[in-house]
Amino acid sequence: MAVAIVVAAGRGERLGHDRPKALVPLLGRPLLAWSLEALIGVTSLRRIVVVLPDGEPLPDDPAAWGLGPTSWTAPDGSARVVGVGGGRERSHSVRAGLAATGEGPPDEPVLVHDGARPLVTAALIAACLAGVRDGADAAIAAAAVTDTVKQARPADPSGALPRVDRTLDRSLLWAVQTPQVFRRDVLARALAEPDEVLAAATDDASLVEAAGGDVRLVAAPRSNLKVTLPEDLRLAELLLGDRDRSR
Ligand SMILES: Nc1ccn([C@@H]2O[C@H](COP(=O)(O)OP(=O)(O)OP(=O)(O)O)[C@@H](O)[C@H]2O)c(=O)n1
Ligand SMILES: C[C@](O)(CO)[C@H](O)COP(=O)(O)O
Repeated sequence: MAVAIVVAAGRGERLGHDRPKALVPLLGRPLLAWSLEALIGVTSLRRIVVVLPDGEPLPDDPAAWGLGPTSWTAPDGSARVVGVGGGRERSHSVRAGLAATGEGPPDEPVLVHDGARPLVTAALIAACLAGVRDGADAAIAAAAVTDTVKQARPADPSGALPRVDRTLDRSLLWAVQTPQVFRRDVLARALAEPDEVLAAATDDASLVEAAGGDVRLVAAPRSNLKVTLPEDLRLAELLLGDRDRSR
């Protein structure tokens, strides 16, 4: 068995909507509901913690988010999906989510997913869960880079265009996504770092890498995009629409 943490407590400033990003409508239900539905369908996830903006509770009725009536409940009638308030930065929200998963064995897989990634599939979730094996401390979704990537000098305060320093070897580069799955003891140790260390981490795997952890990459499609900017919301609508039409 395993547990999942869906981080959805961000403000969504780059999206610029009138409400927290997780609750922005996408094809008739909150953005968050799409990935939450995919996770709920993975029966090996015994508990799913949804990390929400303060003051945004998990609705009593899943139908409020366009989800089935038993979505919050385990087969034995216990609460399987629970809500918790987030923190100042993403990693702080992950820490709050981990605390809300309760106790578990040190080698229990803990899956962390961005609620801002609505196109995650059951297959990718399963592949990331399966990736924490053979001594790996973590397994994270990532897409091969298809553009040429260059490293530039810091932007010049004069407003001059940034100057290229070097072209990076694209064959060694990956665009990292979520899910990111960790051994429970490894993630707990990583999240025990000081607040400012967590605040500087843009993903959880980087905290594990900094501690010398063995982090493996799971090939993921570019369609597992993160809704960050307004055009990403339109892309997600188109991709979800295509997926529904192909079923
Ligand atoms: N304090 C935070 C910040 C982010 N997140 C979550 O982490 C994921 C990735 O973060 P991002 O896309 O940056 O979301 P926001 O922080 O909301 O976006 P912005 O930076 O544009 O405000 C999102 O699902 C977001 O809700 C979170 O749970 N708690
Ligand atoms: C965790 C993540 O989605 C991996 O690509 C990404 O780092 C989140 O970045 P954000 O700025 O918090 O959206």
